[in-house]
Amino acid sequence: MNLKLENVSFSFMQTPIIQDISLHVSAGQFVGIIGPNGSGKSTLLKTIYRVLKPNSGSIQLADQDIEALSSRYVFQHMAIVSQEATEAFDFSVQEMVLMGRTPHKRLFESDTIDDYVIVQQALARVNMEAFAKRSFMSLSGGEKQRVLIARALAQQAELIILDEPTNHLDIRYQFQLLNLVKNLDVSVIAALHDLNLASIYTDYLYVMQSGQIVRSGTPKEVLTVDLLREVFGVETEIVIHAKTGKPHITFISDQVS
Ligand SMILES: Nc1ncnc2c1ncn2[C@@H]1O[C@H](COP(=O)(O)OP(=O)(O)OP(=O)(O)O)[C@@H](O)[C@H]1O
Repeated sequence: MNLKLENVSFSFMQTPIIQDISLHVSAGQFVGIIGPNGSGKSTLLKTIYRVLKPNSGSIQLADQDIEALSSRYVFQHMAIVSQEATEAFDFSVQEMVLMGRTPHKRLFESDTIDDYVIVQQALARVNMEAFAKRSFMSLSGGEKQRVLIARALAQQAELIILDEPTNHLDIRYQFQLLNLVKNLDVSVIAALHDLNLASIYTDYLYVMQSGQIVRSGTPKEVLTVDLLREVFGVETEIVIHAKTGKPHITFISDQVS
């Protein structure tokens, strides 16, 4: 499912937070958003999943203006994985994942056996089956993140929005999660902090700085020593990895002698 943003800007109390953002995610593509803290990545994603309304510009989902679409339609097609968006009420893990089925149901329609099977399969794919009856609030950060992925899987959406999805995950689950999402053959837009993971998993990258997109391209085109110095203020050595064929970044700390 394709997603297209044209000249999207959002300001908070006259202060521009993101400005003139244009980007495109085509069907099946994994697009990454990278940039320093506070550069506007989450704000950009929130305009896409309609928590924030842009002041100007347009957002199209499957070639239709997203503002004109019903929430039900949007969430049948778009799933969000963001720890910020977790509910304030305490639900069981199973209930959290069942929420992924809501956009596919009519008002007051009860859960079917099929829904429970889909939920169980989604929990199994993130190794969280044994936690089905546990309270979501009692889980560790990484376990919560995996449940949120299971919810997105149960939603069976064609576009998945990931806001720092590997936050809280140990290295094994970082790879597991990104492999899982990559192999779903859906469109993905993800804000990522780990630049080596972004390099391995994304097809295309947008780099944000101070609320604007300052560079875009394939990981090979974007992840250069000069760009990482300019945007992140870090020194690096970058080689094309023999096995992955992708840029591999080594960070050089000037604090280490
Ligand atoms: N409601 C708000 N009121 C005021 N400023 C805000 C608000 N929401 C976001 N901002 C500011 O907008 C800027 C962009 O924030 P955002 O969370 O989008 O950045 P980010 O790139 O996702 O950062 P991080 O990598 O730290 O998660 C920040 O300077 C933030 O303080």
